[in-house]
Amino acid sequence: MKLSFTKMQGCANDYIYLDCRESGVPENIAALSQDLSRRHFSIGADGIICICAPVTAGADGRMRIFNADGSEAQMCGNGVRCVAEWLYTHGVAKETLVVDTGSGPKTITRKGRQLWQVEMGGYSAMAAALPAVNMGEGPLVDCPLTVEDRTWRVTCISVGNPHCVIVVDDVDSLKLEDIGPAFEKHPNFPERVNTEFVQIVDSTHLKMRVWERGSGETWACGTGTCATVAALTELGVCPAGEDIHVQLRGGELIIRVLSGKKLLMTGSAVTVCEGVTEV
Ligand SMILES: N[C@@H](CCC[C@H](N)C(=O)O)C(=O)O
Repeated sequence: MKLSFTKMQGCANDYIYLDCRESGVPENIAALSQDLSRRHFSIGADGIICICAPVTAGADGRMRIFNADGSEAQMCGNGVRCVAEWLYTHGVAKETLVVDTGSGPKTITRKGRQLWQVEMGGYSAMAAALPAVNMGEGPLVDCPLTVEDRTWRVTCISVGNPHCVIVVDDVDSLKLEDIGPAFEKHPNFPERVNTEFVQIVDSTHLKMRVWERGSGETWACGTGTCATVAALTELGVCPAGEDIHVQLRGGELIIRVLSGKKLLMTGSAVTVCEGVTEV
């Protein structure tokens, strides 16, 4: 069977986008994501994002995100900007769009060519929001977490999906493939967790790497970048109400914490190619 797709990336966090507005999400989507995400052997991506018909009145579309291991996540920050760009270039020529996600509708505003700003909604550091267990009710800010034989100081943040943020001296020297899986599958996170390692350059500039639940190291994570800035705001490092510039392996995202602990994210959304593959 032939399958049409669009490959898009936001800060090099790349997904295969499928137009499922009329057809619905393929029944074998988990297997499809595992198969098509394989680098070197297939299209290669961090997963699949299905663009579906909206469920909320007035929304322009809905996204469902499947990681490279086939698991479904609630939300993808880099993906939601790409969905806005895809809708914009496929007939929904509005400067502000609303996209339904697994963590509620998000409003996305076009700020320039291939540049979008997302109202990400609020964050929470409470254990029940992630969920996290064996760590108390929270807020889970600067808590000890023993992973294999080392104890780290972690701040746990939900932005719809779960994140564990760790401040380190030097992100480049970390061997994420060695330490990432043990965080992801730590028993304190029954639904697994995304893990962000962040180096503080100064109070408004950060450098971050991420080990994503279900996809391994990716070159950027939008929700992870939001969670990182939220964590560093809770830790008193980053000021709320100011733009925080976060350097990722694949580019820069700008995050601002607004009043009410709400997050605003600005970043690129780029179409790589459109194609047809045999599945
Ligand atoms: N890369 C994404 C997040 C994708 C989902 C994540 N791996 C999860 O399982 O929660 C982003 O840009 O936010």
